[in-house]
Amino acid sequence: MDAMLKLEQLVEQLNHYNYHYYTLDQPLVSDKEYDALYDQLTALEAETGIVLPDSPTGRVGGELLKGFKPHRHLSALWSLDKAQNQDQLLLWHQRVLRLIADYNLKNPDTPLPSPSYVVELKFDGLTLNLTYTDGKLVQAATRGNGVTGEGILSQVKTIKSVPLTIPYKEGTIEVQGEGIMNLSVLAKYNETALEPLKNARNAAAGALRNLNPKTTAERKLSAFFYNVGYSDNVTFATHQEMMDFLKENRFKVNPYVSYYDNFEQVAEALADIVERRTTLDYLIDGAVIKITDMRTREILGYTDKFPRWAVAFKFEAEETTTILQSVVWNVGRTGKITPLAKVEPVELAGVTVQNCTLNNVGDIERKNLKNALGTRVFIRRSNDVIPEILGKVTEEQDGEEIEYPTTCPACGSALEQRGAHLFCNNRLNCKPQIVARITHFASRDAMDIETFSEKTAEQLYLELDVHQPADLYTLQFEDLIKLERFGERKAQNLLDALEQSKSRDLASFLYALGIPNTGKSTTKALADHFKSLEAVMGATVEELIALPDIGGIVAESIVSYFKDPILLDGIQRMLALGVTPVPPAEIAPPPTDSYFSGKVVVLTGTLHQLTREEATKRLEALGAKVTGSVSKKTDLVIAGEKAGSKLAKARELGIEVMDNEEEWMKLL
Ligand SMILES: NC(=O)c1ccc[n+]([C@@H]2O[C@H](COP(=O)([O-])OP(=O)(O)OC[C@H]3O[C@@H](n4cnc5c(N)ncnc54)[C@H](O)[C@@H]3O)[C@@H](O)[C@H]2O)c1
Ligand SMILES: [Zn+2]
Repeated sequence: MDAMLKLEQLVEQLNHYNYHYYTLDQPLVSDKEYDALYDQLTALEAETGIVLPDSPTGRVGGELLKGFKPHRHLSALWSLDKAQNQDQLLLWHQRVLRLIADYNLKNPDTPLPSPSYVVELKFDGLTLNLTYTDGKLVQAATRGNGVTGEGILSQVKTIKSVPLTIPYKEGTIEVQGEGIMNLSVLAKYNETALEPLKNARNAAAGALRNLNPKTTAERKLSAFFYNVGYSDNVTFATHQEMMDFLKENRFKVNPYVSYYDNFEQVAEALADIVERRTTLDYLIDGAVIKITDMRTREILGYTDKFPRWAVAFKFEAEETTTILQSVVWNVGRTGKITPLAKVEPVELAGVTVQNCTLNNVGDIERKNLKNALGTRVFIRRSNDVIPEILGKVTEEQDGEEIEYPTTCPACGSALEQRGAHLFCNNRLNCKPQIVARITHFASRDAMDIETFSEKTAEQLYLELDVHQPADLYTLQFEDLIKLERFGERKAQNLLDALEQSKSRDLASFLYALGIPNTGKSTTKALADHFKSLEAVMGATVEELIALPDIGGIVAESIVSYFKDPILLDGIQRMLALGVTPVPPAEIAPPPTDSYFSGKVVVLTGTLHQLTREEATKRLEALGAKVTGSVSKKTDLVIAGEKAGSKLAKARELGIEVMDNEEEWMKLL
């Protein structure tokens, strides 16, 4: 295509996206898709040497919204130069070193120090610029187009951590930070919201740019501050001094700010942040690396868009858009019917996504997805679970309707809607339910019946009428050997494993029952507190909610589970067949003769023979305490491949390090 035409198209499209993102806080595409187009435009501009007058590459931010009083920033607010990978980061660094070298050559009497770096998180929210005069908060503004922003003082005042007065009273200063919505706050808000918010960034930005400060207040926003952009009277020699000033003046600063003299360490710090990203209660889309020395900053200066002394290292996107193609309904082990969305395959964080969760019918309604088949939706990956659909890209656009089933897709029984969920109540004859229930019963953390698989459960259900876990304990050798792929050996092994499982500990037995809303930690708490199956079965809702970590829903689930005649009958039969869950006190304490017993251990880097979770489990079984961060209390750091700052810290503190996987595995 004609390059000029392509340039015009890209500029028009990006400006359209910018308007929706910055001005309306309703993005039409994910950042990932936006960034890809933006990169195309920058490349084409470099190739042709043409930059159209309205190109977004030459400007910061977006149009101001009418209704807010404009605020002219005392010094401009900038965008950030970006690096998408280590190579681009190195290019940035080389440029910095070259600029410093050039300066030092011309000014041999006043050379710049060799650079040191600060690494901060790049919060994904709305830029805030606060103006304080003589210690009083007099204005708060958005970044706007960098020169002028929108005055949002009343909105910002609803953020409880923003100080209304500060000890520093010498004239005017402007302090910059990011207004954010914590992810836990967003989740809580969405639990009851009529219109759930799709994303914490837009939720924060939309709330701060809402003309009604009451709406802002309802969103319970927070903020982190990271810069003094302007001051009449105070100057800083380094970033550290500036951060101290912010802290002394009671601004909320993020605990993760780290300083390095050497650029290799920066790369390690970045790896560490990537690892930590999913544990944070707020969105970050990268990290920011800045030169700490203020005089160097001044001399390196700015392009028309960003400072030369800082760069944003962008992480892999966790959000993108795709087309919702169809919905299939699966039956789970409690009879719950869950919708699974099939989407047009799309790359997200290095994997091809084809399936997304939709949770339940209530969720489909609340996210306004009932008429979304065939339309474009936002999807988000969190941790390692399958991605979630957040909502339609444009609410106006309707597609085909998602039809809810009225009968069970597996057994044809009529479904019952309880709350937001659909259930199949055919507990004794609905195959996927039974297979899943029995597989769960036999699984490792439950009754731990060796060699048992989903396939076994299916075979036993179809051919030997195993409809409930209790039926497992009536199996006979003669019946088992008739099954396909079951020799004498396998049949005997299964019977032996079943026999052994009869004396599993109480917590595992309770977990094996698969009580709805009740996971491993809850069943352990139940076993520890009540100490016998009879006591757990007789517990009342009041007694249950008195335990820490057990809420109303969980308590109700437990009580109604033990009231269900079918399930109760199953338990009684198991007991009659010799199953005797062992109370916690009778179980031996972890061994104390292992190398790891009693030690505080940190795992870092990539392990090869075990996942980190497995390694943690094994270490804990040997009496070690596994923690997440290295401190003076740490006894031992086990480092896998590409271990980063934790390893560095361990070495610095002189903590024992084991980095040979073969060797420490022998001690497990
Ligand atoms: N989806 C869309 O339609 C769409 C449209 C426009 C822009 N965008 C996204 O926005 C990005 C462009 O962003 P931009 O120019 O607004 O911001 P930027 O990525 O250039 O970053 C600058 C901003 O980072 C923030 N920040 C957070 N933590 C910081 C820290 N520790 N130090 C300094 N600054 C910090 C500040 O608010 C600052 O204004 C694009 O890469 C794209 O992902 C998306
Ligand atoms: Zn069914």
